[in-house]
Amino acid sequence: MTRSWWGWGNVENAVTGDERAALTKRIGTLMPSADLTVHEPPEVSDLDLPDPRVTPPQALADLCSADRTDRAAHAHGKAFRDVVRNLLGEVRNPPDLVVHPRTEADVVDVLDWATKANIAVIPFGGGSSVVGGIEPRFDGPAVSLDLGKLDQVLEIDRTSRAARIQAGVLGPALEDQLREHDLTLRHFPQSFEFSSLGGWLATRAGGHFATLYTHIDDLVESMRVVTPSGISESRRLPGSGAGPSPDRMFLGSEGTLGVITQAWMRLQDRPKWRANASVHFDDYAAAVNCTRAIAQSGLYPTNCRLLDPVEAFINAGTSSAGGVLVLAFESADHPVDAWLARALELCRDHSGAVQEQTKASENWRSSFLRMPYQRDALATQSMIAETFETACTWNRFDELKAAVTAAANDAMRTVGVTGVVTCRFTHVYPDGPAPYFGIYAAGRWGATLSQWDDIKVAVSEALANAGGTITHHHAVGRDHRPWYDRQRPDPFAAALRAAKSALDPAGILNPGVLL
Ligand SMILES: Cc1cc2nc3c(=O)[nH]c(=O)nc-3n(C[C@H](O)[C@H](O)[C@H](O)COP(=O)(O)OP(=O)(O)OC[C@H]3O[C@@H](n4cnc5c(N)ncnc54)[C@H](O)[C@@H]3O)c2cc1C
Repeated sequence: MTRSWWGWGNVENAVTGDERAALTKRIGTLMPSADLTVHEPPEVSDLDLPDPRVTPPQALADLCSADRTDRAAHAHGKAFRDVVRNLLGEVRNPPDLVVHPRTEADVVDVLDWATKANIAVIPFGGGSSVVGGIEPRFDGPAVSLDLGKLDQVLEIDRTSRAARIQAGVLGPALEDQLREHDLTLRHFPQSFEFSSLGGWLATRAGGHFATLYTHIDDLVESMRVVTPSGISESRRLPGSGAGPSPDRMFLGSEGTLGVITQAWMRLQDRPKWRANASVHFDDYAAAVNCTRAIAQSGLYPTNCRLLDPVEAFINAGTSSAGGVLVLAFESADHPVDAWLARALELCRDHSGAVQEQTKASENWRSSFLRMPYQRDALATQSMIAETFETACTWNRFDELKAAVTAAANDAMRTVGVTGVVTCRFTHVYPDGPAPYFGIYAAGRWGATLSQWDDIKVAVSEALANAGGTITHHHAVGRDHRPWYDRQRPDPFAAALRAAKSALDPAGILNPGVLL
């Protein structure tokens, strides 16, 4: 398999042939005026990349690559705006070098060199950031520190059900190593295949399960982090009340405070029992109330994904006036039919129609995995296809959804595109949902980047004003800074700045992110 330098995943898995034709037909039906001409990506040899401005010391030369494809592939993350810039050949500020450390000692040496030479270092796991988190969006030299060679499960503690794992391992290689022990981390973000443990920890990633243990925050027992001021390693503990948590400081630090090299992670037994169903609603408000009732019931489904009617139509191929709730339960220990039965009782109480023979759940799963590839195919056809996400308390949700949808529709009108807004819940908590919005609009080739940027500003303002967070699990990066800066309390911002100057006095680590 060959990793795509410009888009999601492997070149061999890109959308082509019948799948491309079917996608084009579906979009053409929804948006008859769309110009869906395919624009092929440029070759790396066609890109006008600036020459590297730095030369590594002899001792690190072996780890460093100035290869054009390597630099281009580390220049942007994998958001729609990254993919579009790549398609347009706009790779203006790639890292000067890509550094591939083989050991933690290499990481220490790279940080020492970069601190002395005043070179920015951007930690890079899988490069799946969708918030400009790995992009050298500043003047001055930068290296991308690709941790991909640190990819081993080093130790398993079967008794405590935990493992010491190197941070650069990508999802599939991690699960392969744990499967031999009949264990799993059970953390499955949509980007699972091409994102790393270190990236998950650094961005506080959310897995695709809807409740309980799905956030990486809850799965970490201790972390080892190389900072320019020394190595920080927390004690392995199942819980601790000893002051503020060192792990909590590094979780979500997005490469600004240190490089996570390994972590002890809490594991789970592999699930054996599963039950699922989907439920159709005629009325979206009833569907939301039902989802809230389930979230507050103590049943804790593994999947509890409410798709609004547009989302259900576009991504699950199902028509339903009030939306579809995809429900699932699983356990490694006991059958879960009783839990599903009780959840379905709640659905019926809220006028939901349970679909016994439905394919919505399966359709949803397969389209979930193909979505990033399809997003890229649409980007080559002048479509704007991007998502954004938030979380809010239940009492604010109706207003937030209405405000965001209105802002998106207004912004689409202003930038002159026709499109739709979709919404699903990725996670549900007893006190609120995490709504995940999608925008699909017919843009104009060459203009989709600025069109999307305008829409993104409008919806981010709406989210912030409606009391949501600027991100529930996609992180802050560079793109969410204006709203993050408004959202965080000032004394906290001051404390974060102080932590940064203590750990990274030269300010070389991922400048522009978070601070
Ligand atoms: C199609 C698609 C689907 C996605 N689905 C989800 C999802 O379901 N849930 C979710 O939470 N996110 C999702 N994301 C966002 C992204 O995958 C996550 O933010 C992920 O955690 C990033 O991991 P990564 O290894 O790719 O990190 P990178 O993109 O390489 O880096 C992300 C940030 O973490 C820092 N970083 C990376 N490794 C380290 C390290 N070892 N030490 C210190 N800092 C480090 C980087 O400097 C950067 O700031 C998705 C993205 C895409 C493109």
